[in-house]
Amino acid sequence: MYGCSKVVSGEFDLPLIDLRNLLSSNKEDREACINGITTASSKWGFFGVVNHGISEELVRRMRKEQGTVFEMPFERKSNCKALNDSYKGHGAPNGSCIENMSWSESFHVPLSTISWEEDHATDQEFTSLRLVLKDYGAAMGKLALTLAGILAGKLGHSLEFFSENCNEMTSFVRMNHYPPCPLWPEVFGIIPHTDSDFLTILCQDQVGGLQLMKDCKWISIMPNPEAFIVNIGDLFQAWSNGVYKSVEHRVMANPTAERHSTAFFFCPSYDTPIITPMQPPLYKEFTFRQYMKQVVEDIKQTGRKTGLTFSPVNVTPQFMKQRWFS
Ligand SMILES: O=C(O)CCC(=O)C(=O)O
Ligand SMILES: [Fe+2]
Repeated sequence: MYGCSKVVSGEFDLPLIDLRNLLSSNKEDREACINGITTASSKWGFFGVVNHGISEELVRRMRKEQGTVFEMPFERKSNCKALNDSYKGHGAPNGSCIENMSWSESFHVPLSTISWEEDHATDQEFTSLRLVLKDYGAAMGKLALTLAGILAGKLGHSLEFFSENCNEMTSFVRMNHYPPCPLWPEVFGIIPHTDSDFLTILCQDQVGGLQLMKDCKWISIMPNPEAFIVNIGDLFQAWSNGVYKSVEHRVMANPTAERHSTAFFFCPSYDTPIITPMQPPLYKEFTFRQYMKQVVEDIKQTGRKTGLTFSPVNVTPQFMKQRWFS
């Protein structure tokens, strides 16, 4: 359908894009690849990529270091200065109810705050992890910029906004660990959410458990060892004026197997205004800082975020009626 092969995911096929086609000498192959990316981003908010240019060796190194850090005693990993105290333990952010609980632990690492120098001489234990995070962040940042440029290009815009405001230093790597869950099936590995960035590139292991919302149904994404999963985040939905969709997803817990995943969140610097170049704007203007502040407050108060706010000037009841019900 998208000039690409597919990955089978339950009853549905997640578009699988062969990025090698971007470099093809054949114009039709290049266009089919670009259309695959943009169509999947508006219809699914998700797609898989293969031949993405990130070496297996880098992925292996990242996995190994990630596995090692999660095996450390709680006291050690939860007070890790070398990773800027970015550890987040299991649980419910507002402790309110079991539906808001995620059976996972993670390091949500802002790449800007990780020192690459040897100034953490007392924390040698984390040196190899910091070094791989640096390489991984750089490689993922490059891939994310390519994808963002394609998505912007399809809307008639250059990649300038992204190259000026986003890079690996404004982005995050989230290392996720899902231990076997004795409370299965009552709790999630990660509760349903959308991502708060421009786009996410996810590398998952073989265990599975990731599900996304498609046509009001949850569908499973089967692990594919060669593919990364890319998904559109809230910021791209706002910037593209709703053309590309930030889709809800969740991770199911597993009663017996542990699981790891690594997510790269492509983000702008905090004071970047998120203003769509398209007219009329559907969403209220905001900076990334304001959005993140709102997300943190929402989660503290209700356990879930409210997400993007429609522009009250443009999104009148009449507009809604025309756009969604005509
Ligand atoms: O582990 C996964 O498959 C998804 C993780 C995720 O959605 C996230 O970290 O935002
Ligand atoms: Fe996510």
